[in-house]
Amino acid sequence: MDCSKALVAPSLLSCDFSKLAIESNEILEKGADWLHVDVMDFHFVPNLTIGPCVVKSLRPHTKGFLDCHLMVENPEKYVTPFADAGADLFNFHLEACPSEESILALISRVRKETTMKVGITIKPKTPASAISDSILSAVDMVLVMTVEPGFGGQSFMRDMLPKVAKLRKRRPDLMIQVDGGVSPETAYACGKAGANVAVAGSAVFKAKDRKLAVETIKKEIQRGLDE
Ligand SMILES: O=C(CO)[C@@H](O)[C@H](O)COP(=O)(O)O
Ligand SMILES: [Fe+2]
Repeated sequence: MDCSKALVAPSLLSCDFSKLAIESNEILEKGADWLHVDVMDFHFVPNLTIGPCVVKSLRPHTKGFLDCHLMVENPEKYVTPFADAGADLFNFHLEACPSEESILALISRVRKETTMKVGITIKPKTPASAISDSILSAVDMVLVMTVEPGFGGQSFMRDMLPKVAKLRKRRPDLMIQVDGGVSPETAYACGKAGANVAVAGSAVFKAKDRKLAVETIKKEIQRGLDE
């Protein structure tokens, strides 16, 4: 995974679920790199969305990289269901785990039992320092939330960017994703801080010109990365 290259992962949470496969492939044709799947269990966050059965039914209809963001309690219970469903990235929240040991054990298990990439996510109130060096060297990606998880369409929290910069300094070779309120206006600052993967839901799916929205977000992230 090349972290010097900007990627855009549209969040399917903002698409029309009745046309999930069509919307997914259309957005890939318009330049999206990954498909971001927001999994919420009504316990870790106050919302209920997509589960593994939806990922399983989408899988045969798209070649897109399914970036699964698990906002769930007990993420260890989801490893086999998501692997069997054909997820490409298993990204879980640090706050959903009781200890550093349990996080390292879960990462090892995903690697041993599945072919999925693995990521760790932190909520706005969690400092970058909560991700230990051992965790940081074990994952393929870190996601720094730029809104409180639970819903699309919220305002970008610019004060999360110093966390991105700290993580980028600690691991220059790591994929760093930002998620929440990312748009053509906020993407440059994300790239400048060191994030190379931008999740964008409403800024892409609610745009009049989705292709332009994807292209602009990608261009702005890349401009920030290259400076
Ligand atoms: O994980 C989440 C929300 O919890 C996100 O992936 C959002 O769905 C992004 O939506 P926008 O903020 O870009 O509209
Ligand atoms: Fe997300």
